[in-house]
Amino acid sequence: MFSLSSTVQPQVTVPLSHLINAFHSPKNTPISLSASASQNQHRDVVPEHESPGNEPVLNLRDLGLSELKIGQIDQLVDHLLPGFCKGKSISSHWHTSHVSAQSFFENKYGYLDMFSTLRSSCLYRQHSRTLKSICSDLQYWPVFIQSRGFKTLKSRTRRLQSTSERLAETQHIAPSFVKGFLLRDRGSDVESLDKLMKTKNIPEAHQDAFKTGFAEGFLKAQALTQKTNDSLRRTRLILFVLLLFGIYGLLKNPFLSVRFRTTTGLDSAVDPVQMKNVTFEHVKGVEEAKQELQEVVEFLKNPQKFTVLGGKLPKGILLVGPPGTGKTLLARAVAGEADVPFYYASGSEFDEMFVGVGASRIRNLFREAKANAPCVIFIDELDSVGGKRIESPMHPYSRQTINQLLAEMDGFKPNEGVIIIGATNFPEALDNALIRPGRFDMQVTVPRPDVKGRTEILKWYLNKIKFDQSVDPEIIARGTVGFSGAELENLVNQAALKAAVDGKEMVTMKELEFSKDKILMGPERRSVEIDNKNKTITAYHESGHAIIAYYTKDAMPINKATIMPRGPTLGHVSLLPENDRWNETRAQLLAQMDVSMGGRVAEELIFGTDHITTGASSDFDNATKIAKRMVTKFGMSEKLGVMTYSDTGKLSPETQSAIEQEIRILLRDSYERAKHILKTHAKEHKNLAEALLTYETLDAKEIQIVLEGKKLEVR
Ligand SMILES: Nc1ncnc2c1ncn2[C@@H]1O[C@H](COP(=O)(O)OP(=O)(O)OP(=O)(O)O)[C@@H](O)[C@H]1O
Ligand SMILES: [Zn+2]
Repeated sequence: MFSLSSTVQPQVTVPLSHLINAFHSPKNTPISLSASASQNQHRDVVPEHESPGNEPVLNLRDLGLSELKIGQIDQLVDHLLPGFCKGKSISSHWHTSHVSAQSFFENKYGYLDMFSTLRSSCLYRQHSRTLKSICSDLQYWPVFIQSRGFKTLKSRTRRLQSTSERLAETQHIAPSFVKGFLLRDRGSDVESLDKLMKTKNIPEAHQDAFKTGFAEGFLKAQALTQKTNDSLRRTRLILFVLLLFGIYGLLKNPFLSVRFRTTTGLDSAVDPVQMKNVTFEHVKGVEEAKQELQEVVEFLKNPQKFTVLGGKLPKGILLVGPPGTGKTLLARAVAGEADVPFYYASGSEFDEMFVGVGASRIRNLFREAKANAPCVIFIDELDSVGGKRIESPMHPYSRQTINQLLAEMDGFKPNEGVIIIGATNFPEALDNALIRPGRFDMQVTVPRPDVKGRTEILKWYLNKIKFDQSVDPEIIARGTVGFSGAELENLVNQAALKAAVDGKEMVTMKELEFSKDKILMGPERRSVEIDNKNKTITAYHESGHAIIAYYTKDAMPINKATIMPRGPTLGHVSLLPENDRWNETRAQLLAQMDVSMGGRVAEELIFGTDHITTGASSDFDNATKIAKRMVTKFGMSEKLGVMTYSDTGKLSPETQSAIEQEIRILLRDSYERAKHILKTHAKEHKNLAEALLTYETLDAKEIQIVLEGKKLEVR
């Protein structure tokens, strides 16, 4: 509340709001004091449009302030708001300003908007909260909200409209819920307070106190809200900091930074594993590889011995061989023999979708290994990380990981006690920089085991199960040419499962044969109901293969023929070389092609060309592959000579057609040879087909009996 004493008027006490109101009423509308102004009645400031005449309206004249000169207004403001910035002249609204003022209001009326005055006054700084809340309240008062309008030559002058006037405009057109929505701010509070006082019949004398109490309550509520906002802000800040720490922790988490499988198969950070329980004793059938790695074991056991002599051991050893031949096992055995930590990493695990993860994992791996030297680092599937570097804009970062690997390998001295063993099935896919001297410069081949190696591996795994004395590992080994160590382990395991399913005490040859067939020809599909017609076609088709194999000199011996659906096929003839074939002759390759043609030729001869079936598609694929390798890789074409053609797609059209021509000739000749054999042995062909229809599966001995015209014993 402010008391104003002036020469023209007795002392008048006016609420600040009225005073501010008076300063601000844009049209400086006349404000008439009610008779009892000195009773200091509270006047509700209601929007003018809603108070025709019966509401007190104040203006400077009634406050006896209209005669005030500019200087006196200054004094008044000084008095009201000590510390209000000096030197700021409040010009009269007639003062034409050529320089735009700070605010739209001042521009328009030539004097400061009271709120900015209040805000810039020391009073505001001392009681900023109270004044801020009064200002923020007042700002909601209809009279102080200015709408921005611009006068243009053409358009009608858009009068400044307070919200209340705009409200009046919308009142007639807007439905009541919109009005209620628009009134949701101060105005409705004031009305409800008035109503409250009327309904509660609060006596005049106490109304002020009531209002003060209300205002205090409101301010307290505001303070509380402020406090809540502050604590909310603090909580959000704390959460944000925690989130940052969480993200940082995750990135630092070893699970994300370096994750390699240990022998227990659990994902973990780069935890070395002691391989005490794996030695060269556990690796069978690869004696040469074991010998080559023996010296590495010596080095790891006693690196000094090598440094004294000055010799340099290879930093990197590359194990090359088909899948399942024991490369990983060998690496573990090296670490186990030397009793040093073993770090397992799979090349495919290095790279993730995030750029740079692969390189950082390699850095972590080598850092850990160097800290635990002497040790073995094993990188499986090396080709997936050390593959030929492709320069392509699509993969600008594909080289990062391999470059990091190269850098790490160059980063430590040969006799530092860290041996890196890499394994790959595709050595030709490796980047040359990886296999140059000083990196993976020692290559150890781990081939498929020969019949002797297979026998050893079979014995090793048979000793882990109960088997019948009648089991002869040698026979099984002979019948599993080309099997890898992993396949042989699987064969013994499948036989043990079969014996368990059949409720047997131990594994016999029958179970071993069964699991061998399963691996060779696919699992039996007994449930498949084949109608007789299809069975007959299959019987003659498979007999065709068997007859060609039987009567072609360089063909592989037959192992088994069956018309039991297995895997994706309705029937199958499995052949097994009498021993391991390290090289194949032209005659052997041609014989394989002829055997493949036997199925289709049999269908054509027996059922006619209109009834040949699709069943021969995989046979033709096989024959075509052999013919293509003969022409493009093995130099077995008279016309094209010994030149090899690795990527036929990049050849000239003439060369390509010449290659196709040669392949076509080989296949045609093979077809004719097969036809000739089946025509010659039509009787045997028929007997064998009927035997298959009767017995479903015949082994090599039984096939021989049938083709010799003898009677099979009833099973
Ligand atoms: N020569 C072997 N002697 C004994 N067991 C073997 C031999 N080769 C393979 N195995 C068995 O097969 C399993 C798989 O072999 P391993 O993983 O070492 O082969 P790999 O060559 O590393 O295969 P890949 O190239 O697919 O990684 C071994 O755990 C082991 O049980
Ligand atoms: Zn076939």
